[in-house]
Amino acid sequence: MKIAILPGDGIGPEIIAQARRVLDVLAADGLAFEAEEAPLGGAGYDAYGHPYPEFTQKLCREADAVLLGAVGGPQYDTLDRPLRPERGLLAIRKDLNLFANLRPAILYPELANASTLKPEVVSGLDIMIVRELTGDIYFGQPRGIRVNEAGEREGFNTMLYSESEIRRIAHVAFGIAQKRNKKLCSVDKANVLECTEFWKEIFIDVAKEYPDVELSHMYVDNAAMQLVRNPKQFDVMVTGNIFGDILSDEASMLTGSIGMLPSASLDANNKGLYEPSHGSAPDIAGRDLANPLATILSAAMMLRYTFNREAEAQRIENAVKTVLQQGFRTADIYEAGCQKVGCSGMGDAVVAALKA
Ligand SMILES: NC(=O)c1ccc[n+]([C@@H]2O[C@H](COP(=O)([O-])OP(=O)(O)OC[C@H]3O[C@@H](n4cnc5c(N)ncnc54)[C@H](O)[C@@H]3O)[C@@H](O)[C@H]2O)c1
Ligand SMILES: CC(C)[C@H](C(=O)O)[C@@H](O)C(=O)O
Ligand SMILES: [Mg+2]
Repeated sequence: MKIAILPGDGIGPEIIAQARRVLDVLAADGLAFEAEEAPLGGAGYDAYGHPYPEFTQKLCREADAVLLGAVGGPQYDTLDRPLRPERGLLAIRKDLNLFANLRPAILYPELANASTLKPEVVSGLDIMIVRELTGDIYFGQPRGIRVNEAGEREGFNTMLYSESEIRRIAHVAFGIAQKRNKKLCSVDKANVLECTEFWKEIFIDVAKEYPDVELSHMYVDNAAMQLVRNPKQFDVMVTGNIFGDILSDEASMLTGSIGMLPSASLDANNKGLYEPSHGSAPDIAGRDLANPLATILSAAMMLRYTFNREAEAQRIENAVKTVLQQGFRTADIYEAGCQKVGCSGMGDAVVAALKA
């Protein structure tokens, strides 16, 4: 098992350090893996002048899985667009063909009060958001900022999905729904955008191969509303790149904090990049405040999806459950009566729970 570890920027190195400690405990108990670090994003720009340096690219292409912290920071926001950290992240997703992004929004019962929604609305929540990750308006050409015929500047992007791109993410989503409660909701804006009208058409066609899965369709504006009105109506949601970006951040608050939401980005052979769904949180970076659980849970997803190590994945997830039961909370999920810990303190607690 070869793992490329990309700490990235902001809180990235802090949260990755805790995930590494967790993997080290498993290694001491016999899990054999090789891990090597490389810079991505702003760290890549600082070290090699590029957000996805060749060194990093080579390491990640050779690895079976990639564990990533987060990228980005205000100091990089004025760089030329191709040199910005976010471009490094998009580049690695495209380079490794990681088209299927799984973002599970699960509420741990202990965090029912950490959510800004009423406990009865979110208790028992378990949604899988499947986000297409290498197409859509994120990658469609043409794109840019230009001067139009009237001499005015304008910005433009292209929302685009090919049939094969839609079919392959549809098969992933139906496959996941089959293993869960067999309910798949495809989110689109087919009432306005041809691109997603086409998406819907292809989903209806692929559904014929999965007669046991109940496929429904919802417009994205309604889906955003339904996610806070009655999120438990959803089992698996599938959508394109941009809608999935937005809806998964929204769903993260159902789980108490964006610091709780892990993710897997998979290619067709289950090679994967695993990262928390949140960003580099520059506002709290370097202060031992970040919640490392989304990253630790991403490492669990890595063991499950790429390495087929279900037992070890569950061991990590159970350790996270234990520390929440024990009352350990980082600031983002803190409530009165609990024990406030920092990023490394949360790592200590998870390591202790793993060893117990
Ligand atoms: N996958 C990624 O690497 C990724 C994802 C999103 C944003 N970004 C980048 O991150 C930078 C900041 O973006 P943003 O502020 O919009 O989003 P963000 O997710 O970094 O932060 C949003 C808010 O959530 C908080 N937060 C995020 N993660 C947390 C954690 N683990 N524990 C506690 N609190 C946490 C932050 O402090 C902030 O208040 C930007 O440069 C953006 O492009 C990167
Ligand atoms: C940083 C950015 C490029 C990225 C995205 O939009 O995909 C992030 O928001 C995410 O959700 O992983
Ligand atoms: Mg996002």
